[in-house]
Amino acid sequence: MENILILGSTGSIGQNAIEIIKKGSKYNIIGIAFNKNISKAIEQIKLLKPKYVYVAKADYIEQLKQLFPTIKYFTQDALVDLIAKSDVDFVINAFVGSAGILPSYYAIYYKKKFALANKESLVVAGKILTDLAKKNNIEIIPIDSEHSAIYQCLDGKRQYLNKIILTASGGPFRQTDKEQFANITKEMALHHPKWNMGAKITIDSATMMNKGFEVIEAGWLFDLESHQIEVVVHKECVMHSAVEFIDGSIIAQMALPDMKLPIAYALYKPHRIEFKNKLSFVDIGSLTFEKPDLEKFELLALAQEAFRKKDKNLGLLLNAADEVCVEHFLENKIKFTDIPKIIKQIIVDFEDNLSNNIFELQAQTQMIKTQTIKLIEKTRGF
Ligand SMILES: NC(=O)C1=CN([C@@H]2O[C@H](COP(=O)(O)OP(=O)(O)OC[C@H]3O[C@@H](n4cnc5c(N)ncnc54)[C@H](OP(=O)(O)O)[C@@H]3O)[C@@H](O)[C@H]2O)C=CC1
Ligand SMILES: CC(=O)[C@@H](O)[C@H](O)COP(=O)(O)O
Ligand SMILES: [Mn+2]
Repeated sequence: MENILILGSTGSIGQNAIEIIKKGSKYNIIGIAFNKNISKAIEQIKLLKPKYVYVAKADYIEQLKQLFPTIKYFTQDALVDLIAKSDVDFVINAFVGSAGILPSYYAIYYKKKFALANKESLVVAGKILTDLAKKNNIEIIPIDSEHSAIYQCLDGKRQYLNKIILTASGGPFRQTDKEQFANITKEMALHHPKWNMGAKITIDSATMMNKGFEVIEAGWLFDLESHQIEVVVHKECVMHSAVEFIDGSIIAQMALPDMKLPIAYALYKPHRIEFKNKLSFVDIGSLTFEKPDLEKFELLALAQEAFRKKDKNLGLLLNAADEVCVEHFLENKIKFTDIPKIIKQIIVDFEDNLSNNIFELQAQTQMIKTQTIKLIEKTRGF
């Protein structure tokens, strides 16, 4: 049995991962990590009896100690000690946002088997993480559905790759006129047409920032140039992405939209786990593909541009500003249309002088988040 640590156990990916792991006998869940969802965490501790628990909000530790005194607890700066533990074999990083960046670094640094859902890690620190992974001979196993699809399609054939075809649902506003975007509420944006996910990634899908992040994520994971990444809107969400080889052959990975499949593949590859519900071509009838509207979804265009200039590491700015904007949008403090305006302004203001040291990148992320909050307060939205 391998001992696995689940970062983000209380979230959408974390809960799916636990469900899959509990059905098999390959992994023992040695540790869980979460932010503040104490009731879900208590439920998980009772079920899983982990040896280690990390809580970002330290105030909850006393409450947990009363209930489960034999567990070893960790908070904030001690997350590194938990990841480094010699009895942690495998780490799943399903934290959301910039909280996931350093944990990815530590998992690779301490040579753990490593499956990554937290795309923000690669958006902000793609070069550092992929360089370190190469140096330490660690594979970053993708959980994100598109990247898992590409990983499954490549399977030993990377040298023949011409380009990847990264599919996008188009989000809930694929057919909405841009003039209507100012009226979009958080309830509308939280309604993804095909995927049931955490709030932050759901809003990112609505602005198509998610697809922009995925361009950068794919670029680093599969060592691609920007011209090798084509984004195609595929509203049915059954082709999770495809690869085109130099001879023109295209291989796609297809399945019903359910994150359990890419999570299971990351945990059990090359074996496959049986899932009851299967995709039927006849039931679907037809598949559609269209170009993304880059004028309407300017954050996708901005992220593509950021990856074209990848040496400047604009991903850090995109990610930090987006994280703050999404939080403010979810609190009804800014409008949907303010999100791209604010992010674009942050890029103009802070384009230069980004570091390539992981701890400095983390500090710069905090700085940009603070500056984004100040910009929002100054303008009260635009
Ligand atoms: N959901 C999906 O289907 C997909 C998700 N992803 C990526 O996976 C990652 C997780 O997404 P998802 O599961 O949807 O997100 P959720 O919001 O559902 O879950 C996030 C998890 O991270 C924890 N967390 C949040 N902030 C912190 C913090 N500061 N420190 C420590 N833990 C924290 C949360 O704890 P708590 O519950 O206590 O707040 C929760 O366990 C994201 O990067 C997302 O982009 C990628 C593809 C698909
Ligand atoms: C399930 C998953 O991987 C998400 O990233 C999903 O792809 C979001 O969908 P869109 O960003 O394509 O709307
Ligand atoms: Mn995805």
